[in-house]
Amino acid sequence: MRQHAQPIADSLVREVAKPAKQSLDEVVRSADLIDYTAEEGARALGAGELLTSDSFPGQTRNKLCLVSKVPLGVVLAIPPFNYPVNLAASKLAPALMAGNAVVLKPPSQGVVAGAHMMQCFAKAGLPKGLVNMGSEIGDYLTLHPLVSCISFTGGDTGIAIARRAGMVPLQMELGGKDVCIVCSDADLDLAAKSILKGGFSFSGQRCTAVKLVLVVKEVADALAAKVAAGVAKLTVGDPKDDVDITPVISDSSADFIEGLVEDARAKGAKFLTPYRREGNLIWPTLLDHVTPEMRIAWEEPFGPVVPIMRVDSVDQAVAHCNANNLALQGCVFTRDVNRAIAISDAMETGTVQINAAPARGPDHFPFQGFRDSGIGSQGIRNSLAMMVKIKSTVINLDKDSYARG
Ligand SMILES: NC(=O)C1=CN([C@@H]2O[C@H](COP(=O)(O)OP(=O)(O)OC[C@H]3O[C@@H](n4cnc5c(N)ncnc54)[C@H](OP(=O)(O)O)[C@@H]3O)[C@@H](O)[C@H]2O)C=CC1
Ligand SMILES: O=C(O)[C@H](O)COP(=O)(O)O
Repeated sequence: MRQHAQPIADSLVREVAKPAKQSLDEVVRSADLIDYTAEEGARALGAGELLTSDSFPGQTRNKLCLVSKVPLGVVLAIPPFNYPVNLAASKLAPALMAGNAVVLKPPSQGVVAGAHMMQCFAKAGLPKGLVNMGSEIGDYLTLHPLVSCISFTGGDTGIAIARRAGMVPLQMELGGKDVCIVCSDADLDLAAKSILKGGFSFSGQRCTAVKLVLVVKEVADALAAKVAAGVAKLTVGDPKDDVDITPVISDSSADFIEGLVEDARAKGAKFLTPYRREGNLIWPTLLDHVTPEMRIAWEEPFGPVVPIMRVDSVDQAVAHCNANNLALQGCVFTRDVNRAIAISDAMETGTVQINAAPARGPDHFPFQGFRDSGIGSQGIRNSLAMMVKIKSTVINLDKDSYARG
């Protein structure tokens, strides 16, 4: 993949309008992820367990239990459009390392990049038929009797798939409404910089994008001014030119984003930057004085729009965060580590970042969503662990054994 990084990255630029440098980064990150998974898998999957029976009350010493890990069978990998390569690799690598075969259902937008990646697997000498790419969606793949695990990243479709899936292990990474809580003692320059990067990179089309800023009133004016100054400097246009803001994935996505923006306008939000759209290119939009009555206080735009809601207290911010069914990540900015941990404990989200924007990486960190944001946990080690089943082989001896586990 490293040798063929440029054509794969070029496909990402053309298919999903990812800026050129980020596209190349996605490919390199994926190659690194595969390397790491191979190393981690060699160790994590290379050791089992031996249990002896007399550790349990009332048992004698005549049973030894060999606990091993066996492949599940066929892993169905379904990545979304925003990381067609990386979120395919993060499913494929652990599945293969754990001894499974894989069916990859690439996103329709991102399929060419996915096909290029598959070419790399073929060129690397993977046995034919071990990794397959298919485009049939709906019930055919997700309910296929030979599929023994579904690893899915995407939107609400994942909830429907999970409800119907039956007896197969699921790894679901779904939407997010990642909040950014800014306390009165926060480093406002750091918070503003993180909101800018977290909210607008890849035009906000990341499940980990900052999707709502909850700032206490004392510092709200200062923070809003700093973020607005940064937004004014963002460049907008063609992904080939490596600008900050590029067209969102589709016209229908742009229509949805516009619906959220117009709802906020009608309900009194203050626009710190003018709203502008040409086709599916939306200029970065910063909204202030957002209220809980507005849809954008709850729904994820998946576009370059960051809403700011001013709160009376951090408790109010945490309550808003926890009232949303989307619970992927969140972040908190404060200089007080005790306060940061208390807020993190109170936030019911899969990950809380302290003094940085939400992010999935580094890719070996566990990554999971609570409630409607997911089932199971990703991250290299967790993915390896979920893509095997545990098998016990119990040796019943005719004499007691003094072996220890
Ligand atoms: N938590 C996370 O890690 C992430 C979450 N997301 C969330 O995903 C959404 C946007 O991504 P998007 O790609 O549009 O999400 P979708 O849920 O629309 O699609 C995700 C994948 O599922 C496929 N798919 C669609 N319908 C079915 C079906 N019935 N059976 C099987 N597969 C199906 C899609 O294929 P096709 O393209 O052909 O429709 C695509 O490959 C946002 O809500 C975002 O928050 C996105 C990225 C990461
Ligand atoms: O699919 C997504 O949007 C992610 O899993 C986010 O990954 P990132 O934090 O590395 O952008």
